[in-house]
Amino acid sequence: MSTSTDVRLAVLGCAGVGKSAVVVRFLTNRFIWEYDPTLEATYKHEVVVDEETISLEIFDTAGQDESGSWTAWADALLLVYDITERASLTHASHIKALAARPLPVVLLGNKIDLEHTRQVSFEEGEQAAMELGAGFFECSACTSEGGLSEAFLELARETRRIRAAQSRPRRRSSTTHVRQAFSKMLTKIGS
Ligand SMILES: Nc1nc2c(ncn2[C@@H]2O[C@H](COP(=O)(O)OP(=O)(O)OP(=O)(O)O)[C@@H](O)[C@H]2O)c(=O)[nH]1
Repeated sequence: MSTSTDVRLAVLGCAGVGKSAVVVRFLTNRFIWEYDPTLEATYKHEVVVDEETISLEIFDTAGQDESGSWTAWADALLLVYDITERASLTHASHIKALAARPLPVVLLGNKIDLEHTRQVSFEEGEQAAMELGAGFFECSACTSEGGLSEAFLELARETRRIRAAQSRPRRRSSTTHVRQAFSKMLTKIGS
């Protein structure tokens, strides 16, 4: 198993969509019906992705952060909306626009246990994610159905992939090779 990587993950979305519930379910596999309206909180958690240990730092935001201040901190964004509140999907898309630089993003539709009051279909969520260039999952923090953990793991995996691509040495262009071959030839002729 290779060395650990740190990934900072910000969990965003409007108030009441279940950000804290999603984070707590991921960290402890539990669901608690009532949380204090979130004061911002940060958690650490280790996961193993493709045989590499990744140390996640998870920032559960207060749901009112319109400033985009988390962009300087975060490596990846988990945008949560509530499938029973159409406006929360619009809000999630709006948050993405606040990011000052490109970051891996996953859109997560929560509360699928409330199917009878669903306002946003799976297909609409998927379409919104495509427009955002984001991964997409639905879940219930309450019943643990759906791709809750996968959403976190996908962000860890994608961040690791981007880092690996950035640290890979760039290949020299073929023009550089040709130029070097010519200059070698000229040096030989000249000597
Ligand atoms: N039925 C159902 N209720 C949920 C689910 N997830 C969260 N809730 C409820 O939704 C409410 C809001 O959940 P929170 O986790 O506090 O939401 P939040 O997005 O962190 O809210 P803020 O802290 O105000 O930003 C609570 O009453 C939760 O019990 C879910 O998957 N299903």
